[in-house]
Amino acid sequence: MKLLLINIKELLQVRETTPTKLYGHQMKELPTLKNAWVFLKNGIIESFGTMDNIGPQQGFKTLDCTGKIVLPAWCDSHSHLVYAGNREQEFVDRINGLSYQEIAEKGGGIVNSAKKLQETSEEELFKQSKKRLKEVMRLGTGALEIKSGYGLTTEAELKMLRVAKKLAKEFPVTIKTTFLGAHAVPKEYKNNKEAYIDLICNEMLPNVAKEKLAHFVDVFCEEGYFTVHEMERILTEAKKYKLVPKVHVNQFNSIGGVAAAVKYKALSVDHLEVMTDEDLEVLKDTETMPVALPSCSYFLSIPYTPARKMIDAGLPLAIATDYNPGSTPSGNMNFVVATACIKMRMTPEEAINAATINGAYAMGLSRTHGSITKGKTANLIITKPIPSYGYLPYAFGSNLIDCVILNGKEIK
Ligand SMILES: N=CN[C@@H](CCC(=O)O)C(=O)O
Ligand SMILES: [Zn+2]
Repeated sequence: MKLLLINIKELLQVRETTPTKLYGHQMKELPTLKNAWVFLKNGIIESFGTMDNIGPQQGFKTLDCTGKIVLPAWCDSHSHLVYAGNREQEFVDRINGLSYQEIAEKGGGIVNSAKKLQETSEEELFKQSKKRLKEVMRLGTGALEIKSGYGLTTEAELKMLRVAKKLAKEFPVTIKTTFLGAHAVPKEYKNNKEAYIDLICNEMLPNVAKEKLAHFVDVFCEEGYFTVHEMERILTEAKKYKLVPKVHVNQFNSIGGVAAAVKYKALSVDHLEVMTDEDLEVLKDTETMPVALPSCSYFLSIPYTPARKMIDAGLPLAIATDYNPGSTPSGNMNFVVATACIKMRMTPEEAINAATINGAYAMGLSRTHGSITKGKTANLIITKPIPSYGYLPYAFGSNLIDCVILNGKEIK
């Protein structure tokens, strides 16, 4: 299968060799080629260049991209896309004055989603999740991380991860899975959290590993959820199964989770709406990618991750959706990029780097995704005719995508 895109107004994120991650001032640079072509073969980026040095164009399908911009498909490194039902009632409760934490204390929140998921068959869960996946593919997502964490029983956690694995098999999106048994304490264990952590360590983790259902392990390290000490216990146990940490920290409070995650060589620390100077400092010169989730801040009206301060301090940053029924019922990476620019004062170059190369890093996909580089997976977004790439975050409410190519094929 061969496909040639010609007359591309501007080809973004063109890298001869690909950096694994971009940090600090490097994030300001977005290399591009104007009036370009790119040739895709067997699902891989075969070659690219400018129209003044294009070779023979016969024998394969050609797409004319006059006026259009082409960029790597989005790399969404944090999602909870597999879930059952919705929580629109809690959304209304928040409008009427309850906080996210108050709703959780009243038995809503994550445990509410867990109840729905436990009552939903694997088949039905797959059906609901598939619909969301198709939507985000059409919105330009080419690589996606999916977490468990709405099961909270061994059976239901495994069910979620099996659904995510099935999605990976049946769709051309690259999917990485994360075991998040420590997302909340189930009602039955309210007065015996340790017993739930025992269940995670002694039953859930061995079964997840046995069925090879996850690449990563996650813990919601937050007041009212799991302490730093509890997170450390789970990460220590997960290490035995070679599960790399990617953790929820500093959403509402800074309780030392960032330093602990760095100590455990986490691939990413996600949320970071509340960051102390010490949290920022401890991330410097490490292999841990900070990940901001701007649509979560938008939806919950909580602070945005201090991206400007972090990038100016020389840190890398990725941005992701956090697609889930409670804090972010949206998997739209275009909105994430726009919100990063509008609310977090990231430049379009920084936001695009954060949603491609750095997003790929936060999923362990640097070698295959996130840039226009020979030999990488042919996952591309072709925009509608637009004046410049800055127009993408600027016209934040418009769908500016004309076509999405995944594994070298146009998706419908
Ligand atoms: N904060 C923890 N977990 C999810 C939300 C969970 C929910 O409210 O259902 C998040 O990343 O925002
Ligand atoms: Zn999350």
